[in-house]
Amino acid sequence: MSGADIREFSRPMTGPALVPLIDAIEAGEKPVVAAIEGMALGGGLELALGCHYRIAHSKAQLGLPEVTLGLIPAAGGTQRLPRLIGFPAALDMIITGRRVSAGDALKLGIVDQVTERNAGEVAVAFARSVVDCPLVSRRLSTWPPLCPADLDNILQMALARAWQRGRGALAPVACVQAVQAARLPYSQGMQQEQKLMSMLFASPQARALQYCFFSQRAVGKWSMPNGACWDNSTARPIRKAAVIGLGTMGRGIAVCLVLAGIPVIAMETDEKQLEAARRVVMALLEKEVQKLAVGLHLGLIHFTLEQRYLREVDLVIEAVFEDLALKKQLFAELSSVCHPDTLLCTNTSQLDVDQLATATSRPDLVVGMHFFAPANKIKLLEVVFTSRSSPEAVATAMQLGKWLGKVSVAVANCPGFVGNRMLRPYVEQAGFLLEEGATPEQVDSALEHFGLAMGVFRMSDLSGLDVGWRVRKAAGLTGPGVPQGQLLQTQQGYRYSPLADLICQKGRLGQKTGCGWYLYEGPGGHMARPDPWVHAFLEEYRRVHGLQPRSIGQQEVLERCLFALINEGFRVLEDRIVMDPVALDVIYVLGYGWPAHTGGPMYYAGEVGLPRVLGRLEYYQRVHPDIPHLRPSALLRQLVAKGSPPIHKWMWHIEEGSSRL
Ligand SMILES: CCCCCCCCCCCCCC(=O)CC(=O)SCCNC(=O)CCNC(=O)[C@H](O)C(C)(C)COP(=O)(O)OP(=O)(O)OC[C@H]1O[C@@H](n2cnc3c(N)ncnc32)[C@H](O)[C@@H]1OP(=O)(O)O
Ligand SMILES: NC(=O)C1=CN([C@@H]2O[C@H](COP(=O)(O)OP(=O)(O)OC[C@H]3O[C@@H](n4cnc5c(N)ncnc54)[C@H](O)[C@@H]3O)[C@@H](O)[C@H]2O)C=CC1
Repeated sequence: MSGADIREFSRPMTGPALVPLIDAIEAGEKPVVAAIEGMALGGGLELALGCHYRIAHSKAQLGLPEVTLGLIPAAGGTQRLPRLIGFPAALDMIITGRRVSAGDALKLGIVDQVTERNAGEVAVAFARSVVDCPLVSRRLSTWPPLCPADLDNILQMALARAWQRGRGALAPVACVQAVQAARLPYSQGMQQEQKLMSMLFASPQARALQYCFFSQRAVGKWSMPNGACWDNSTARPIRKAAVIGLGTMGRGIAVCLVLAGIPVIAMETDEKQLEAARRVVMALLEKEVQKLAVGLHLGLIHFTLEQRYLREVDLVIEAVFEDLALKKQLFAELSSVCHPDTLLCTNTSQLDVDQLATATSRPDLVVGMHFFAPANKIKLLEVVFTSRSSPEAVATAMQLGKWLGKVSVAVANCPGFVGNRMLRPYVEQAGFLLEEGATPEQVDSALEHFGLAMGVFRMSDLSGLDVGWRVRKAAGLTGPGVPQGQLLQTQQGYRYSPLADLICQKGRLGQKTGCGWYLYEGPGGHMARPDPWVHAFLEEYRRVHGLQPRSIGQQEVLERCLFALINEGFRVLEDRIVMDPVALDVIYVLGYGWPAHTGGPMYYAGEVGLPRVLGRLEYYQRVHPDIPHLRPSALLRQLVAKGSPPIHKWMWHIEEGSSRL
C-alpha cells in the first residue's frame, strides 16, 4: 500500500476518513496483524502502525514520504512513530521521507518479525499465537513518548537540518513541529498534526511537489515527432555494455551499470589512465556495497585497452573528451569494431549528435545518453534522439536509464539539448550582472535564497571553468584569433562578457585549481570563500571599460537570471525539442538543483504569472537591447495573448511546422 491516492488531493475526497479508521483498528479488542509485502508507504505505514503487530516480507520497504509531496504524515504517523522508535530515528525518517528495508525496520523496532515466506500466511499463524494476549501494551497511541534528556537539543538540530535541506520548503519544518508535538498526550499531538497538515494541504508548495511527482512519471511516456512512442516501441535487452573514456563521467557511468548488474567493458587510452580509473571505480563500488549491504559481483567490470572486447557488447557509452573530431573518429572506429546491431551512445553535453551519427555505419542506432555529474548520484538522464534515431534505439536508452535508477527524458538534438541550452542565458546574465556592479557572492546568494542548490558561480567553479571556456572557443566567441570588442564587449553583433574568459586566462579554473570566482582551501577544495582578488579584478575591469557600478538588488538578479532561462525554455518548446513543458521542469529539478517546491522553471513561470514574466523581460530588453536572450519568445507572447492557459495546454498554442526536426 503506497498510501493515499495523490490525485485525490486535488479533488474532493470521498470515502471514510483515515484517522478514525486507524484509531478504531487500534482500539479494537481483536488483535490485528499487519502483513507487509512490497511497499508500506505514507498512509500505508500509518495504517500498519495502528495495527497491534507488524510482520514484513524481507523485500518489503517502509517509509513516510509525505514530505516529498509537501505534506506531513497526518494520519497519526508523526505521533505513533516517535513513540515506537524514539524521536531521533522518527525525525530522520519523517524529514527525509526515506524508505527503510524490512531488515532495517526490524532493527529500528518498526516491525515485529521479518519473513522470507508469504507475509500474509506468516501473519495469520502469528495472529493465532497471540490471540489470547492482552492488547493494552500494543496500542502505540497510549504509549508515553520516549523523551530523552537532550530532546530539546535533538529537536533544535532537526529543525536546523530541515531548514538547510529544505532550501525554503515548508514541509520539512512542519514535520519537525509535528513530531515535536509527540511529547504531548496523543490527542493533543494529533490536533497539532491536523493543524499543520491543514496549513500545508492546499499550499502552493504541496501542489508544486505533487506536480513534480507526476511529471517525473509522465516523462517515461515519451514520444517522438514521427509518432514513435513508449507504447509502440520495444527496448532491446542490454546484456553487456561498454564505457569508453573513464574520466569524471565515464567512471560514474561504469559504476551505475555495475550497480544495476550489467557487465561492463571499461576502456581508456593508456595503462596509466586505466589504472587510475580502476582504482576510483573499484573504491566507489566497494563503498556502495558497504552502504547498501548487498552482495555485488565486482567481477562484472573488465578494464581493458583492447577494442576487440567491444565485439561482445550490446551498447557502448562514449565519454571521451568533448572534442567533435575525436568523437567522430571514435564513432567511425566503433562502427567497424562493434557488432552491426550494437547501439552507439554519446555522453556529449552539447555536441551535435547528428554529426556523430553520420560518422557511423548505423545512424539509426546512435543516440545521446547525457548523464549529469556525478553520474552515479544524479537521477537525471537526457536521451537525445536525432532525426534518424530508430524508435528501438530511443526505447532502449530510455529503458536502460530507468534500469539504472534514473529518470530518463527524451529530447531532440539541438545545441546544448535542453538543460545546457537553457543554462546558457542564465550564466550569461550572471556575467553581465558582474559587469554592472554585482559580486559573485551577491548573485549566488540571491539564487540560493530562492532555493537553487548552488548559485551560478559556485556551480561553475565546481564544474570547472575550462568547460565553458572550451565551448566558447569552439563557438568562435573567444580565443587568439577573435578580435576583442569595443567599450561594452560585443561578439558576433551582441553583448558578450569576456569576464569568464579572462578569469580562465589567469589559470583560475574553479575548485580544481583552488580558485575561480571564489577562493578555496587549495586545489580540489570545496569551501568557497569570497576572494578579494576577484573583487579588485572586477573593479579594474569596470574602470577600464568605463562602467559605472550600481547597486543590484536580489529581485533583479532573480528576474534577469531566471526569466532569461525560462524564456529559453519557451524557445525549446517552440522548437519542439520536447513534447511537453513538464520535461523541462523534470530536467531542472533533477539535474540542476532547481527547488522542487517551486515545481521547476516552467511551472514556476506559470505560478508567477506569464504576464509578469513577459512584462519583466520586455522591461529588461528595453534597458539592454543588445542581449537577444532577454527578447521574449513568440510562444510566451502568444500564451499571454491567449489569457495564460495552464501549463498542460501550452503545447496546443505552438504552430504546426515549427519543429526543428
Ligand atoms: C483544507 C483542509 C485539509 C485538511 C487536511 C486534509 C487531511 C487529509 C488527510 C489525508 C491523510 C492521508 C494520509 C495519507 O495517506 C498520506 C499519504 O499516503 S500521501 C502518499 C504517500 N505515498 C507516496 O508518496 C508513494 C508514492 N509512490 C511511490 O513512491 C512509487 O510510485 C512506488 C514506490 C509506490 C512505486 O514505484 P514504481 O514501481 O517505480 O512505479 P511508479 O512510481 O512508476 O508508479 C506507478 C504508477 O502508480 C502511480 N502512483 C504511485 N503511487 C501513487 C499514489 N500514492 N497515488 C497516486 N498514484 C500513484 C504513479 O503515478 C504511476 O502512474 P502512471 O500513470 O503509470 O504513471
Ligand atoms: N564533466 C561533466 O560535468 C560532464 C561531462 N559530460 C561530457 O562527458 C564527456 C566526458 O567528460 P569528462 O568525463 O568530464 O572528461 P574527462 O576529461 O574527465 O575524461 C575523458 C576521458 O576520456 C579518455 N579518452 C580520451 N580519448 C579516448 C579514447 N579515444 N579512448 C578511450 N578513452 C579516451 C581520457 O583519457 C579521459 O580519461 C564529454 O563529452 C563531456 O562533455 C557530460 C555531462 C557532464
